[in-house]
Amino acid sequence: MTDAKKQAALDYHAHPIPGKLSVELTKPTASAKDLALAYSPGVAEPCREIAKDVENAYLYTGKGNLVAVISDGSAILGLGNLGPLASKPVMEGKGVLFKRFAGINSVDLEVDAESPQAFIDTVARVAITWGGINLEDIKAPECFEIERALVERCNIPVFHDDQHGTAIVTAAGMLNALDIAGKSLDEARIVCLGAGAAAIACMKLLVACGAKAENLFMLDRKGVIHSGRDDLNQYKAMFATETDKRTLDDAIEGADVFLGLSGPNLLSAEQLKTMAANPVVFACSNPDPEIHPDVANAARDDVIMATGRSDYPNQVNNVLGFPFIFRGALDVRATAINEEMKVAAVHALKDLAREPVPQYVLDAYELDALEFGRGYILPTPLDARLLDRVSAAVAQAAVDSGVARKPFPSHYPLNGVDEVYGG
Ligand SMILES: NC(=O)C1=CN([C@@H]2O[C@H](COP(=O)(O)OP(=O)(O)OC[C@H]3O[C@@H](n4cnc5c(N)ncnc54)[C@H](OP(=O)(O)O)[C@@H]3O)[C@@H](O)[C@H]2O)C=CC1
Ligand SMILES: CC(=O)C(=O)O
Ligand SMILES: [Mg+2]
Repeated sequence: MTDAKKQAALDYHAHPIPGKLSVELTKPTASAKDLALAYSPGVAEPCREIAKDVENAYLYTGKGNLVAVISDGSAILGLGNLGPLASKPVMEGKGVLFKRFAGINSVDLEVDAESPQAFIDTVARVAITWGGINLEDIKAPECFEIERALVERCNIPVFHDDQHGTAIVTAAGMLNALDIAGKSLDEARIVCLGAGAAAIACMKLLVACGAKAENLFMLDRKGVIHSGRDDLNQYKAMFATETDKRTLDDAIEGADVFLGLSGPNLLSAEQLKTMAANPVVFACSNPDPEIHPDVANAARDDVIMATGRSDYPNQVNNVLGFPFIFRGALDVRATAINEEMKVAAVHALKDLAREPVPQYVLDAYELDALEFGRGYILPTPLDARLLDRVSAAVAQAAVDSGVARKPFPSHYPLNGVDEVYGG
């Protein structure tokens, strides 16, 4: 970013008031009568009802439309471990996206925990107050155990966005990009740079969608993850291949796909030039991708290029997933976000990209035209149809797979966030 853009970003966060979120009132408070309902003595009535039956919390409090966005700051975007407080702008940012795109209220919690167990205990002890938990920017391998333990201890959806949100959006974009390239997932040779939270989940979901394990090469800081290595944790070991390839140079030659979930500027133009025809490059590291789109497009005119950024075409970013996935899960009061719901979200996203783009989206991106193809493999986050399509697909999958505690919502389809409470 230029210095001017960096200053603009700081000004945006600082003015006119610090931060990006505020709490609003939903009930009248103008009179003494109002206060007697909102607070003492009236507030005692819903307390008594909830004490009789915990389900009444959904009726009398904001629990059912409230998601906690929780981090320890150990893997903030691609910036690394900057600690919990430095993660707050990202967590407030996720809250902005929850509210703007899916009408979901959120609280952000930045936890200063000395161990994964301390983090788990802290979150588990307060979890009853929310409708769902979105774990964010927690590094691998700790994130896997943290999510597993919290899923087990909480009876609300617990979802590590960097794993599953990213994987859902990546899989949808990948199916479309490969289709446009005239290739198929089950034949594509895929190189994934990064072997952390996002990378492991993306590769698992790509395999579930049809990618062949023998066609995958995953790399961490030490190079290709192969069966001769004795320094692999159990999550990386799942992707160890029998190969004599050791470096990114070795793996990338002839590959159909580069998926970057690692850090900035790690794929060179020279390496991109050695990939197969019509290469698909998802350089998803934020804020700076593994290869800048200008560099990639200058190196190859046949590249199908995507990044996690909002300011270039083909944004592969979990913003296309988590608001709508939680919307669907909350609206059927799902106890979990399971594989069926994730796959339903993949297909809803993939299919929506093939439909004509509304004029308001073109206006928002200052474009005359946008249609399914190399420069448009996924809907944009500003496409209001995501709210209906993805949430409905997720809610239906929750009902069909038996994790919903309520039927498919009678107030769907949702035409906007003002309809999320029905009526
Ligand atoms: N576009 C999107 O929607 C999303 C993008 N991301 C991006 O993915 C990246 C990783 O995030 P996350 O998985 O949460 O973080 P983790 O800390 O869990 O994982 C980071 C991984 O990147 C690897 N890595 C870092 N630097 C290098 C390098 N120089 N060469 C090779 N591998 C490297 C690490 O290797 P090692 O294991 O050896 O330490 C590790 O496997 C970030 O840049 C983040 O912004 C994440 C989520 C969503
Ligand atoms: C987008 C996101 O969640 C990340 O880069 O970590
Ligand atoms: Mg993240």
